[in-house]
Amino acid sequence: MAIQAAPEEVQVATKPLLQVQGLTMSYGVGDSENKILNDLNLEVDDGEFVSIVGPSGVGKTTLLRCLSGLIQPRSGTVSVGGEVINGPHRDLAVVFQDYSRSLMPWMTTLENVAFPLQGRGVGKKERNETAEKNLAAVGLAGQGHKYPWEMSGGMQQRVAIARALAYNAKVLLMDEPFASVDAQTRFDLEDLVIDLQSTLGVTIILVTHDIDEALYLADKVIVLAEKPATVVDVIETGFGDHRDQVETKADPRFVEARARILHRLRDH
Ligand SMILES: Nc1ncnc2c1ncn2[C@@H]1O[C@H](COP(=O)(O)OP(=O)(O)OP(=O)(O)O)[C@@H](O)[C@H]1O
Repeated sequence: MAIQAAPEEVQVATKPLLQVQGLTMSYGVGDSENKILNDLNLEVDDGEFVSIVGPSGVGKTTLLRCLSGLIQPRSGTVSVGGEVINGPHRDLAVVFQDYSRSLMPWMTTLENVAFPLQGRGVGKKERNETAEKNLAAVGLAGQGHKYPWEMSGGMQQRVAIARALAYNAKVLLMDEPFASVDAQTRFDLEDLVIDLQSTLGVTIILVTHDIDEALYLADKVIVLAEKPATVVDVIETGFGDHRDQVETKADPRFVEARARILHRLRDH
């Protein structure tokens, strides 16, 4: 009897969802040119959580602004789903650090979350339903009638996250989103974002100067250093889906990765 050979496994290469190629960015021109980012190359897969860390002033926010299409790089490209972006894009939503300036105080929470959908031509009933659903997803079910100034800082940042989610973007870009809240609220918001990412499968890129936060949240940590900034290390965390504020941070892999990042930053 002839023995049949097992069919060879076919490896299908999947393309990254977000790709940065040769990105260079400066502020100013001529003699006053200040080069911030130098020839950055990054890849982020669909559903991945990527943290970007680096010292203050290295250019983290500048990079995130380039990724969101809010500013144009001097050279290089950012593409999402293979499409090169040259301005704000429907697949990219941003959550900023300063929730008090990003929410509109004269609108209720529900109106704040629903508002951006108006620009997409979504009808009022669907806008409100989407806003309710996303407020519930961030633990604010039934709170839509409140104004932002009636809520705590942590609750306002949840509203800002709900608004970004309501956009139904593929990639959530977060710039130091938890830097303005107290330590316990920060942990709660970190765990909320982990839950959202695993339930909704959204891809997240988070900028932070907090190394523990970067490691705790991410599948991959990108370390920026030098002037102009370049990628000096990329660390795959390998912690899996389950994270715990105490256990994960005591995991030897966490401790080792933290030391590695600190060394990288000290050596540059
Ligand atoms: N609009 C701008 N015009 C000119 N220079 C700018 C502008 N925005 C930022 N810079 C400069 O670019 C450099 C990088 O700033 P950026 O905010 O990107 O760094 P960062 O790593 O996010 O810093 P931090 O961690 O302190 O928020 C800084 O020297 C800053 O002064």
